[in-house]
Amino acid sequence: MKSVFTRPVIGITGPAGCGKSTIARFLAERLGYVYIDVDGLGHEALEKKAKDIENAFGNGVVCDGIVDRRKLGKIVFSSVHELAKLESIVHPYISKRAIAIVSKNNGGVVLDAALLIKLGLADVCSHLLIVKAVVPIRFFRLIRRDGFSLSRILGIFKSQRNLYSQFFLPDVDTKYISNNWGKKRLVEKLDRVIALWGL
Ligand SMILES: CC(C)(COP(=O)(O)OP(=O)(O)OC[C@H]1O[C@@H](n2cnc3c(N)ncnc32)[C@H](O)[C@@H]1O)[C@@H](O)C(=O)NCCC(=O)NCCS
Ligand SMILES: Nc1ncnc2c1ncn2[C@@H]1O[C@H](COP(=O)(O)OP(=O)(O)OP(=O)(O)O)[C@@H](O)[C@H]1O
Repeated sequence: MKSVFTRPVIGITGPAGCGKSTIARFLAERLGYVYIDVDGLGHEALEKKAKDIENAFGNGVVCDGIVDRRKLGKIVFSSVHELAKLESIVHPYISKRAIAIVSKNNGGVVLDAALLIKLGLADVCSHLLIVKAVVPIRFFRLIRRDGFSLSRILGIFKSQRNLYSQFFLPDVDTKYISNNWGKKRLVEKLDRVIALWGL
């Protein structure tokens, strides 16, 4: 589907720790676009759907109406079945909210989402940047950023194994970028992508 918005909608996707948020924030600032943190919309969904989550996962993960993300993460990142259960509760909310923000701005946005394709958000993009970085680098970035345990990180990596299976969108101007080096080199690459896109 061709993007229906007047201004560009840039999607940034890739696995955990590859640098999506760093890249999406940079592009939004460089281009004067609105940055949309889809993980953040997921956290918002947990607040809105706390009751459904308590019903589905028991009251051990919800305290005073607040979902304990660490506890819930421990459950869902070690079981595909539990993750699918959580996604069926929160994904409709996340997709709807993201599309509402894109529509309100009539494009001119950068969507930052590991699950961009699974959430159906690639369909509203005019431009897509798929970010890659090797596993050890992603691993150390996540330890440094979040202090996650080894098993938590491996669980997240496992949950993201099929992020782009059978993915092809002919109307979306798609580019790939590897982010294995420092930030200076990253910025040079991103400026080249902006020029290639003509933005
Ligand atoms: C499991 C939850 C509670 C863990 O919260 P927590 O704050 O500890 O982690 P955070 O949200 O920062 O995510 C950690 C990493 O896991 C990735 N991740 C989050 N959800 C998923 C998922 N469903 N599948 C694969 N990876 C995921 C994130 O992109 C990030 O790299 C939370 O991630 C969640 O509610 N996920 C389901 C909603 C979702 O699919 N969000 C992703 C939108 S792109
Ligand atoms: N080129 C780079 N050089 C050095 N550090 C980097 C580089 N790119 C990203 N980082 C750092 O790595 C960490 C992870 O980056 P970022 O949060 O952008 O990844 P992400 O793909 O959005 O991760 P997640 O999906 O888990 O949210 C951050 O602390 C960020 O500052």
